[in-house]
Amino acid sequence: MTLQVLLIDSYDSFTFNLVTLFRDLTVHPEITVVPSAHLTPAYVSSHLFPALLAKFDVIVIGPGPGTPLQEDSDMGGIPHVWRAIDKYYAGSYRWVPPVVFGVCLGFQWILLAYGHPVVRLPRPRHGLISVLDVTEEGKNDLFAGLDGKDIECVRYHSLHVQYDNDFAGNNDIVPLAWSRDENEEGQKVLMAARHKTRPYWAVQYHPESICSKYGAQMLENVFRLSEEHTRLRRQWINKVLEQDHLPLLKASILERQDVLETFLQGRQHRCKILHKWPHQSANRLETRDRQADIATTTLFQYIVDLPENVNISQFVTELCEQVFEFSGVFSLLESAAAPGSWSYMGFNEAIPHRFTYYIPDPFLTETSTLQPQVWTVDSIDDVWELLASVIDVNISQVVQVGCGPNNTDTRISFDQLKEIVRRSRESGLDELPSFYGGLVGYVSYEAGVVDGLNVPVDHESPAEVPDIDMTFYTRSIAVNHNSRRVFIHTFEEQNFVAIYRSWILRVAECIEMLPEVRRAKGRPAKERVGAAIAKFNDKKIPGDIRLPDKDEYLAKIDLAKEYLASGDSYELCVTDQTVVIEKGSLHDGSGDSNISFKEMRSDWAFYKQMKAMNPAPYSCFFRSKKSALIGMSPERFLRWDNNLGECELRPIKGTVKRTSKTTLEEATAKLKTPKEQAENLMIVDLIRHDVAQFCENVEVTQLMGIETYKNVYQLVSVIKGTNMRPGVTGADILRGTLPPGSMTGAPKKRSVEILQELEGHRRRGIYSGVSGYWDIMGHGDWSVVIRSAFSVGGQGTDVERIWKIGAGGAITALSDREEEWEEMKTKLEGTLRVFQNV
Ligand SMILES: C=C(O[C@@H]1C=C(C(=O)O)C=C[C@H]1O)C(=O)O
Ligand SMILES: NC(=O)CC[C@H](N)C(=O)O
Repeated sequence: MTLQVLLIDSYDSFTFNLVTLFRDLTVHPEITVVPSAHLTPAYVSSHLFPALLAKFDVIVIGPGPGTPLQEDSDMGGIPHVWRAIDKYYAGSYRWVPPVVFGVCLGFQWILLAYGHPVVRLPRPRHGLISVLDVTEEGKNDLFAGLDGKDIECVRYHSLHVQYDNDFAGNNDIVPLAWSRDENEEGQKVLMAARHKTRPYWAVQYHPESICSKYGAQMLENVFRLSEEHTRLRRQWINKVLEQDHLPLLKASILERQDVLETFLQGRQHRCKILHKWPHQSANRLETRDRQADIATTTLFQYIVDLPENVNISQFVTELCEQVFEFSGVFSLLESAAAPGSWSYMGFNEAIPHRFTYYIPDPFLTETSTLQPQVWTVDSIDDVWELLASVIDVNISQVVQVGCGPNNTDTRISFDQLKEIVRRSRESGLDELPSFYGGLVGYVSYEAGVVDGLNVPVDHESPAEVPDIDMTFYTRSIAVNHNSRRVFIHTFEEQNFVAIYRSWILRVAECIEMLPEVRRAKGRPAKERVGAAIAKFNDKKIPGDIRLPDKDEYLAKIDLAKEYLASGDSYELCVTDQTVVIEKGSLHDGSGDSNISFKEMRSDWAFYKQMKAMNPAPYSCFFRSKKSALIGMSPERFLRWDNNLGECELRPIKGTVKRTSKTTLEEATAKLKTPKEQAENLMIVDLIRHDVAQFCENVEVTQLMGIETYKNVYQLVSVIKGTNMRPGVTGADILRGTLPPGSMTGAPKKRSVEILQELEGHRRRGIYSGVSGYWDIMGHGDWSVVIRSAFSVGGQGTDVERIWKIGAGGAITALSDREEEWEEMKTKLEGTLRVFQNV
């Protein structure tokens, strides 16, 4: 019979790594995760509880923020469960309770329960590695078979158990391992222990961390050592069920089994615990009726090969400017630096088809005509459902323009194209686009806080920009920087085929005319085209800059450190925002509700300057009537491919300023320090946990690689999720993993709550959110909105337009306040310089 494990989750950001570690053991247990708050006293004292204890062979008390000394606020239902289990040992009948295994907070809880004091470490150890000194008892117990090995373990704790061998009480605890290195007070710290007679084990470190060694072997030992106990226990339960000598207990095990199932419903799968996902919305939204255009939609594709020596960056710029002339406002997602290799542009005719949503409004606005359409939504679930229905375009055929003999068109089905793309990507080739049209936009930080984490936002001021803002593009251009191949796409109803076909041919013609293409082909530029492009070389108007207040920032760091010392957080990404007030008339007087040429041009000039000064792989340019986002992010948040069932995340943590004097060796030396590595490791473990909720397999394909950008060196890790669970899509992963862990710290939920307090309950808005695309073929790619400026307002004439530039950095126990201030300024400067250099 499969072994059953119940993992009590204290809202840690590493829980699902622990689940994966258990899942992959040779015993292959079935794991159920229950948030600690669900185990209420009423539940534990009910008849249901014996059924729970009968069902599970092992109870894992997981890690988490806070302290076991604050039972009420930090331990949820753990104390009630613990006492109920313990009661059976003291009881008159011989109940055989489950095995208990504690991790970190769980370890501290168990040892505290036996009278060992839990106190603060002189200095917290977060994301730091220690080698274990295994005791003689430990060698035959939890660490059997590991003798002579360096058992490296990752630690995430601020508190520790002050174990005293000469403990005055009745010492039932046997130390199994200590940290080999001593803490600042010259003590070794207790890292693993067991109960003298009962099947209770616990570890202070995190065996599930990517940098911990032999975690699986240690857990195999737990199952091996408790095998006999579990056998007897099961025998005993069967006896209770067969005979009638404990009628009450028998009744509660049997009769309450159904109630237990209801209680656990949705949380117990074979290692597929989606306790927050997928969201089941009871009141489904009236489905957005796209049937009209579904049956008759054609996707056109046209391919242009650029000459060898074309400068792609210049090409992308000129192409945007030229196509804007006849296609209007566009969005651009550009790979302006390595490792990015694609740029995507989305175009629409005069009126963009745009979806905007403000939390917690009961409606979503769709602007596709001058008269906006308003959709009623019960919750944010409905917003995502609606967006998914927009993306679900049923394309009847794909026309590859001019791809046949003598430039004739060829036709394939959409499924055929999808299969070609899938195969190409499966074989690791990056030759075909990932964006064929679809939604492009952003999701704010607060949307992630409310939706992904279920933490309410309590800001006093209303949102300045929508929390979700996405435009649906039916016309797009994809540029492959490596092969210099350009893919032009458009899809629309059959009725308009002639128009749309002509759009792609017009773009193709326009490409041939671009000065950069003509230069690369050794031909002189066309004067008319050059003049049109010159119009864009507008200079920015200088603005008033209001930098964050240094003392305030330092005070935030100090307070953050206090939360790190108390065990409430392991890492906190503290941020602030710089405000730039841009003066001057932006409106060209055309008076309509669309974005004027002048507004567009002004911000585009700004984008170009920013790209020249600080090019980044995930650059973006979005302009809507009310807001603009101009970003130079080096950080991919999430890329997905539904057809392959895969996703990839590239969190960055660890920053070193780059000047003309710094060498890569110097930067590497700084980034290889325990401080920077710990920062990155914590986020890698957090992201692994996030992804493990949606994908069967999670792999770290790059651990702390160093990447060089114009102004900074960064420590970057890559986490890949494969085998998305049945029913999961990339958009589900996006929703479920926001806000980006690199912008919160760990554990995410508690850290976000702390950050709200530290940052004065001010909104981060688009900053710390994500921007990117969600395409019609099942791909998506989103970057973290950092090193970016976003504007709010901007309507009317002679207005003051406000730009906001967020910047911050991860604070850990090892952070130095002055250095952190400098790091924040370094990140800010790359973006701010554009406003200063005008
Ligand atoms: C907070 C920012 O950046 C984040 C913090 C980093 C760090 O602490 O090293 C690195 C990349 C980002 O995840 C920012 O750029 O504003
Ligand atoms: N990772 C954990 O479970 C941490 C436990 C506790 N909050 C501490 O900091 O010591």
